[in-house]
Formats: sequence, C-alpha cells, structure tokens
Amino acid sequence: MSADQSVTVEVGLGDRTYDILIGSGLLSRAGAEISRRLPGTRAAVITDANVAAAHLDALKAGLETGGIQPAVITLPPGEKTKSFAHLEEAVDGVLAARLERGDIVIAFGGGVIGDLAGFAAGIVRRGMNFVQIPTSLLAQVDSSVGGKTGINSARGKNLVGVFHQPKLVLADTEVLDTLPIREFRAGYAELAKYGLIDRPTFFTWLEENWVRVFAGGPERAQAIAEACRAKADVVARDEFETGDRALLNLGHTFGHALEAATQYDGTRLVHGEGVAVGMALAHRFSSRLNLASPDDASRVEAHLRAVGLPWRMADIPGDLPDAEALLSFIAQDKKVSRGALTFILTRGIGQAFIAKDVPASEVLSFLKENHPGEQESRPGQQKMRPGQQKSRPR
Ligand SMILES: NC(=O)c1ccc[n+]([C@@H]2O[C@H](COP(=O)([O-])OP(=O)(O)OC[C@H]3O[C@@H](n4cnc5c(N)ncnc54)[C@H](O)[C@@H]3O)[C@@H](O)[C@H]2O)c1
Ligand SMILES: O=C(O)C(=O)C[C@@H](O)[C@H](O)[C@H](O)COP(=O)(O)O
Ligand SMILES: [Zn+2]
Repeated sequence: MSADQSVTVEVGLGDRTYDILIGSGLLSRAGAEISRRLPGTRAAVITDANVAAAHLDALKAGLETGGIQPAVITLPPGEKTKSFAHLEEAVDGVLAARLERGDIVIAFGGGVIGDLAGFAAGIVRRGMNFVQIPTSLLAQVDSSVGGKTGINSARGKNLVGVFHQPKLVLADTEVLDTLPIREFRAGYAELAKYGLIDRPTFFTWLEENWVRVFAGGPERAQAIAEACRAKADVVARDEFETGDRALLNLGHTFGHALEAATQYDGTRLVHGEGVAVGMALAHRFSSRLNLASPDDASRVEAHLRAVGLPWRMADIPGDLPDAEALLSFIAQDKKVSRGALTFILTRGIGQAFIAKDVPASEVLSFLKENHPGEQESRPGQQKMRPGQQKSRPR
C-alpha cells in the first residue's frame, strides 16, 4: 500500500494497458484519477438503484475533483437487468446526454452494471471510452477486469456481448461496507476460484484467513489485489479467450446452466452462488472421472460450506429442471466447439485444466447422480463411487 492507501495492478495490453487501483477512499478522487488519464472528457454514470442510494453522492463529489459532472442513468438492481430492454435504456441515456465517442461511460455498481454498461460503451458510436468503478466484491475481484461485457438470453448466460476493455478500474474497498452479506459471500466464490485455478497457496491462505477477509481488515484488500493480479496475468496473455483464459470459467459451465435454469432469479441463485455450486461440481466431476482425488473435492466443498455458500444443487431453493434440461443449457455454453463440450476440470487444488470433448453422456450421468429431484425419483439406483474408473476427456 502507498501513502494514499491504494495498490495498483496493471493489465498489460500494449497500447490499451490500464491500471486497476485498489484501496480505500478512491471514490473521493475518482475525477482526478480519470481526468489524469482522459483529460477534458464528459461522462455518463450507469448505476443501479441500490448503489445509487448508498454511494452516488460520494461519487459525484469525487468526480468534481476532475471537473466531471456526469449524466446519470439508474437501472433496477439484479441479474434480470442484463437484458436487451435495459441495454436499450442505457444506450438511449448515453445518446440523450450527447456524449461523443471520446467521452466516458462509467460503470458504477456490481458485475451486472459492469457487464451491461461495458456492452453499451462497446457499441455506442462503435466504441466509447469506458471506466469501471466496481462496488461489489465480485466486481472488484473479477468482473471489472478483462473486458468481457454483455447481457443474458433466456437461452443462456452472457450469450450476447463484446470484448471491450476499460481505460481504468477504481476499486474502492470502503464501498464494500454496505454490500449485503449474501452478495459478499457470492463474490468470495470468485475470489476462491483464483486459488483453485492455479494458486494453491492462495487457496490455503483463504482457508486460514477467510474470516479476516469477511471482517474487512487488511487481508480483504490483500485478497482483492491477489485476485486482480491473477486475472490480469491471464487476460494479458489471452485477451480473447482463444486458450488459457477459459480457465477463468472454472465452475461456470455448471453454474451458468443453473442460473439460466432458475431464470436469473436472484432470490434463488446469484452468479457467485452458481459458481460456488459449479466449482464444487467441477471438482467432484473430476474425481468421478478419476482425474483428481475425492479428498480435494471434499476440501473444496468443506470450505464453501464453512463460509456459508451453497455447494450442491440441493442447496438451491425450489425445483430445478431435470438433468437433460440442464445439459441443454450446457450445450449453449460459449466454450462449445463443433458441438463438443468443454469443461474446466482439475487434477487437484490449484491444478485446473481445459478439458475438450467431454462426453455429454458422462455429464448427463453425473448430473443425474447429483440432481436432488432425480435422486428422489430413482430410489435404489446404483451410484458411481468416487474414484470409479471412467473414460478420461483430453
Ligand atoms: N465480465 C466478467 O468478467 C464477469 C466476471 C464475473 C461475473 N460477471 C457477471 O457479474 C454479475 C454478478 O455481479 P455481482 O455479483 O456484483 O451482482 P450485482 O451487480 O447484481 O450486485 C449484487 C447486488 O449488490 C448490490 N450492490 C452492489 N454494490 C453494492 C454496495 N457497495 N452496497 C450495497 N449494495 C450493493 C447490487 O445493487 C445488487 O443488488 C453476473 O451477471 C455475472 O455474469 C462478469
Ligand atoms: O473473465 C473471464 O474470462 C471469465 O470467465 C470470468 C467469469 O467469472 C465471468 O463470469 C465471465 O463473465 C464468464 O464468461 P463467459 O464467457 O463464460 O460468459
Ligand atoms: Zn463469474
């Protein structure tokens, strides 16, 4: 931490390289930080009603330090806002403010606002400047970094969008003090994901320090910075997900299907919770395929359970569509190539890898074994034991 209590992580993308600033008090100097990098620009802030109620006045005061008086577009909170209707509202608001291509769209909110506002910035006037001011833990550790933007379709998550990198990310850790605990936990799932992908010592550190991360001590900013460094590394080497970047999808193939299957109803399941269940399933599936020890799957499940996250399909309230329906959402995943399923599987904690050509029949049997409704409807059915040999995807 420097004297102004922030750390900087760089996302190295040549002439599109940008900084992620992480620390307390960043809202109060947002205008100065932005105008130093994008002098003389006007701006529109896109936010949601919860974030606006808690922090919009503070942001406006902070933007004044750079002489920025933004237009403000306030949308309803929640995953359903990632829709064509609200995209249109955001686009219209930016155009109504008569902003030019060189002006700035500021996403001020969680990942929903970041994804939607980033998409609007990517398509209005064929690409405007974009700044992320993430206010949820999930957005600070993941969604504000890397330039994936978009909206959902009833047919699947994030199916419509563009890659559009921000010019700057300002992650003010103080704003997390007003974040509901359920949302903090959901963001924690994406934080733990970085340990599970390829940083086993970070996962162990989280097992030992998660209480302090939740309590808001220096460990919180330390963990956010570690996740941002991990994500920045991957994005810098594979911006458009032609290879390694797919690792960031650990837990998402199952998780996205569960989000779509629950109609993006945030009362039942929010994205980070879907990722938590998805990561537990990805580890259990890996052990079922004899790729990883069942002890690793149990360790992941135990940690998710300890922090209060859902970790199995049975933890999702209400009925789920059957295993075939879940598989048909998985078949819409953007990692599908020539009809073949791709999953992020693992050889152990911190040893995730990209598995192509995963047989749909294996996925279907696994879903059936883990589906609460199907288990009830098929009493006495022989279950695959952990470690039982199955064919291995490459
Ligand atoms: N683009 C990416 O790389 C990427 C990465 C991860 C997730 N995502 C997307 O992010 C979305 C999930 O983001 P999220 O978990 O931030 O959800 P979210 O944006 O819905 O925010 C969660 C809730 O917290 C509220 N909130 C946010 N900040 C607050 C604050 N400081 N104080 C009080 N309330 C606050 C919001 O109003 C909302 O009700 C999903 O759509 C997911 O697909 C994108
Ligand atoms: O940045 C990425 O790449 C990720 O995969 C991060 C994920 O946490 C995030 O949920 C992302 O939006 C998923 O991307 P998608 O391409 O599977 O929709
Ligand atoms: Zn995610």
